[in-house]
Amino acid sequence: MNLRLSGVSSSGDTQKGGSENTATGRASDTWKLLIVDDEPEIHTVTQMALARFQFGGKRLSFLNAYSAAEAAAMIEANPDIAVAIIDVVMETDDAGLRLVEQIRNEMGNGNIRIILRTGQPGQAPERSVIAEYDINDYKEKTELTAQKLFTAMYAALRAYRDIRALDINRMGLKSVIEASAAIFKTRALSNFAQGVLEQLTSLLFLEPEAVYCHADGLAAVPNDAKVEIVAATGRFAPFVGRDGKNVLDPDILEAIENARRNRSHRFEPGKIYIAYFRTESGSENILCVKGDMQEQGKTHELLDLFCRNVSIAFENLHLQDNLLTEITVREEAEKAAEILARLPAEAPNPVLRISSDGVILYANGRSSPLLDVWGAGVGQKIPPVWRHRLKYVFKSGRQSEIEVTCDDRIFELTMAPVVEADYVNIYGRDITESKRAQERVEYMAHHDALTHLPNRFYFQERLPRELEAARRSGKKVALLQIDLDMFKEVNDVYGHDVGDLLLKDVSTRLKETVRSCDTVVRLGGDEFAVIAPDLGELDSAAILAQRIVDCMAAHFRYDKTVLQVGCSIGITTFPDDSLDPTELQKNADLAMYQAKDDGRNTYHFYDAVMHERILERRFLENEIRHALDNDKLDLYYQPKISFESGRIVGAEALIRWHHPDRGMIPPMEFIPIAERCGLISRIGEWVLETACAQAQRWRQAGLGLDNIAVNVSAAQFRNGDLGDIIDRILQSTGLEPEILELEITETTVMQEMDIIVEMLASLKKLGVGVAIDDFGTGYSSLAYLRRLPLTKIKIDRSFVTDILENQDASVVANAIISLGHSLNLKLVAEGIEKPDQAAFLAEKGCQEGQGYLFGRPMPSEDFQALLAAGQVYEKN
Ligand SMILES: Nc1nc2c(ncn2[C@@H]2O[C@@H]3COP(=O)(O)O[C@H]4[C@@H](O)[C@H](n5cnc6c(=O)[nH]c(N)nc65)O[C@@H]4COP(=O)(O)O[C@H]3[C@H]2O)c(=O)[nH]1
Repeated sequence: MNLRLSGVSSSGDTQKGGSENTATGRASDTWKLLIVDDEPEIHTVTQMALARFQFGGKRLSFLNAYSAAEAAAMIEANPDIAVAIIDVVMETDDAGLRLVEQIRNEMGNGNIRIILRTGQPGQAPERSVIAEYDINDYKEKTELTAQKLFTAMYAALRAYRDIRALDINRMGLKSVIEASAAIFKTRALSNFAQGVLEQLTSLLFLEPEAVYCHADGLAAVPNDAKVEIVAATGRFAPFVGRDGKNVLDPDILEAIENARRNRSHRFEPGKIYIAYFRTESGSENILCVKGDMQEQGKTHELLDLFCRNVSIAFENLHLQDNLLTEITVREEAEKAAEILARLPAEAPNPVLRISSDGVILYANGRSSPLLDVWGAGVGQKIPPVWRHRLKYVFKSGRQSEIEVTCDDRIFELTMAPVVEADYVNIYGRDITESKRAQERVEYMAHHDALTHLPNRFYFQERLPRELEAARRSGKKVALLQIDLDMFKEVNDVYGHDVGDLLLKDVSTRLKETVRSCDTVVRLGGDEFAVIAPDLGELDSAAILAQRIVDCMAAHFRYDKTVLQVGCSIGITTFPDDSLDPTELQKNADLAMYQAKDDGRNTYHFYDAVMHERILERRFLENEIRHALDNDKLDLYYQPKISFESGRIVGAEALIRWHHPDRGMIPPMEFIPIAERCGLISRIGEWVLETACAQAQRWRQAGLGLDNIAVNVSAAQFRNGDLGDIIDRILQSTGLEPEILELEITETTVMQEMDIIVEMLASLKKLGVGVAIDDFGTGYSSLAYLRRLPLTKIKIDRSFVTDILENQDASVVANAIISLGHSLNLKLVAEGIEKPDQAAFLAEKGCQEGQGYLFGRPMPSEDFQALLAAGQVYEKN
């Protein structure tokens, strides 16, 4: 017979090898039997013999494999095969035995029961092999009678069932052990119940698919309450924790609902068993097991017991959980209350409670400074002024802050009224450090770091306040702006350290000199200001200013250094000069400027005329600067003639400024302004350079100019670099030094005697000539002339003009000429307009003359023409 089965069923239907034949239901309804044999007839015979076989209410389902390899794959795919009947001789003589070895050792399947079959007795395995590989039975093919197969199958399946039961028990016990570790946790109870369920179903030979559910029977609509799956086995296991209504089979759900409705166990014959238990608290507990339990009264009892016990355990656990939670919450609350109660006592700051009528109800340890201030303790009343303040806070119902100084500490108190409890809580904060830091920052922002006097920022805040106060009181305020006269020089000569000391001492003197109500500020550099409020008459401001001038005039001594600085003060008054603080500051500045013009070391009141003049001067300063920058200045030349020859022997260079709008601006008007604003050095350098270059050009042109005179201001001497400048110019122009003559006024010499003596000496070394201009106007002792390295004296125009009409003038002119002769200095007379004047001077021994008579100052081209003409002035 060459029939090969392709499958098997419990009723004998066959299925293709490698898969299971389940014609009547799922695998769990049958015992799986694997037939392994290379002879297809054996498969057919075996299946026919066992077609009606049943064990434990279940029939067989057949799987067919025709080689050892095929069988191995099938066992791998179906771990729940209960029995395998294996032919020993297949691909090889011992293929069956190798398969057994593979099943047990490689696959680790110890559950499957094995019945070996062989064609001949000689192929039987040895006893040791039967024992080692746990082979259930060994039959020769001739023994394959239905009777013998039945017996072998019964024995094999019983063994398989026991082994499986043990297996499941093992798993159940494992769950029990795991669960016991955490039995007091709801999830652990679920595990525990699951373990018990698995054991129960296994021990009672029920299907391993059971569900234990829990529902809240007291829910508003009990039937709508969740039916929570607490424990489940088999295919329901993944549903633990979920609502059974959503995941269970409809037939199971229906059975559960029936049980709940009737509040009793339900038994659906042959199908489902429901154990129902309702606890006293109303929770419903349902155990649902599938399987045929018609005959098993004991089983029902066990399941009921399980349901009841787990329900009670479950409920107890919940109660315990609740209790534990309650206890924990209470303990936590008590702990928190205790901590809270200690909080104010342990707080690092004052905490107090005061009743609305001012009695101290509570005060922590840190409150003692406050209690000291109040002179009261707990149970006593705070002072009336504080009671009043507290009452106000209480009435407002709003939190309020107040600062209190207790000894040397500053507290910020937050007063928080609790109106319903009739008291006010006070929370203090020691803000001493932050307050001091804040004060320090404020102080630094408003004070000068060197002198510690208030600074300009402070001044700008303070002045408007003083003015406002004066406006209300109807008094005057004087604003004095003070500028040190020689501060720059002190700094330059003695260095900044001495400069700093001087500023500090000036500050001290100022503070000592003013009234206590006056404010002294340092505006910056060597500028100070005094705000003097409450002034009666302007005299008071003048008196104050004079006191300051006097105190500054006194010497400052630093070791061996003695300094005399002096100051210039500008004064303006509110409300006379202005009501506006900014304008007053400008006024004081202008007045101070004027005081400096007045010769320094004095004070000057602001007035409107002065204001105009200063504005004009500032305008001109800008214009001069512009003219210089844009090459708009010009040099004119006025001839000097020799009385001896009547020829032009020299020229005086005189600056000219043609202003585009104002026309010609005389040097006497703009030179002093240029001197004040510091532009004179640049102008002087330009004049020197232009004049020397021009003179050299004329000389190189053979025009015979022996002398070019240039006016030099005191400021140019003061700068100290005049010698270098002249040297450079002579070098660059190539003019011989002897040709250049510097003219210095007598007044300049008198002002800067020491500097000029020194400077002239070095200039003389260069070979440059020096003439003293406007001689005779200074009324100074003629003796100083001896000290000066002069080359020429210029007789001032005022004497020349009157020389014929005024006896005094001719006497002075005569005296100057004799002095010049005795000092061996050349003499030149300026301002000669008339021939008689020239004749007189020439006759008295004056060598040279200059004046309109010989030529006015003129542009270079005109002068050049004059020179070229070689004009000779005839003597009378
Ligand atoms: N009435 C009359 N006046 C005569 C006669 N002869 C000359 N003058 C004028 O007398 C002034 C002579 O110059 P100074 O005494 O040096 O006096 C000069 C000098 O001190 C100063 N100055 C002129 N140019 C410069 C310069 O480049 N640098 C400096 N530092 N000062 C200058 O300006 C002053 C005035 O200069 P200027 O207006 O050019 O006036 C010149 C000139 O025009 C005359 O016969 N009659």
